[in-house]
Amino acid sequence: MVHALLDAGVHAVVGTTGWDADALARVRAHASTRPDVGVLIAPNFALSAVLAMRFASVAARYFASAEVVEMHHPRKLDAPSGTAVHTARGIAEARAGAGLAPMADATASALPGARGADVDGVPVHALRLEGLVAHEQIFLSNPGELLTLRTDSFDRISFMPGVLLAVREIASRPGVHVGLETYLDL
Ligand SMILES: NC(=O)C1=CN([C@@H]2O[C@H](COP(=O)(O)OP(=O)(O)OC[C@H]3O[C@@H](n4cnc5c(N)ncnc54)[C@H](O)[C@@H]3O)[C@@H](O)[C@H]2O)C=CC1
Ligand SMILES: O=C(O)C1=N[C@H](C(=O)O)C[C@H](O)C1
Repeated sequence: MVHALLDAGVHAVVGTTGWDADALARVRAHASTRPDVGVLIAPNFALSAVLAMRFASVAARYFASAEVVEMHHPRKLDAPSGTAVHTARGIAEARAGAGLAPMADATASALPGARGADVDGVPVHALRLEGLVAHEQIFLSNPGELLTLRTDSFDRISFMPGVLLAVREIASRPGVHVGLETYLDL
């Protein structure tokens, strides 16, 4: 779909999650044929989530351990959430940039899934609970201290300001951008 929109010269604001690195690379390659067209792939349009991800990537370099827990409604098809994957990648990038060693974890035996999914070395855990909408907690710790960042979308109305920002701005932002934070002056 994004390839067809690019071919037609139509800017695309994408909120669907589940993008793997290959699919993203294919869109980037295809977009190079239409440098005048904008594509924004945003795993979360809620300001609280975008800021939580940003805060986590700023904080990550100062902490020995980091794990992400996302919590969603049980009708969600993909796990972990796109937001959690993007959060974990941001943390992993910050850790790599700071030259941090892999996180300590002495687990020697575990039931499958007990330590979550490994996203670039950051464990990500997915909960599916009736009554929830979209929620995430990011845990960052050192010996003797813990920073917890939490974002809650209690209603899907939380996504609308970000969607509106994206559709209003996209025509002036050619190229492929991942994450609404690329549109904010953070
Ligand atoms: N960027 C953001 O802020 C938000 C992103 N989403 C994402 O939007 C997508 C659709 O979610 P909903 O609106 O709850 O779906 P929905 O239950 O309203 O489904 C809409 C259609 O999309 C299909 N679909 C749902 N998840 C999909 C996936 N991962 N890959 C391919 N097809 C999928 C469904 O089968 C259905 O035909 C999901 O990827 C979800 O994570 C949802 C809410 C906010
Ligand atoms: O499926 C959802 O509901 C949501 N999906 C997105 C994701 O996978 O991160 C964004 C938000 O969490 C709601």
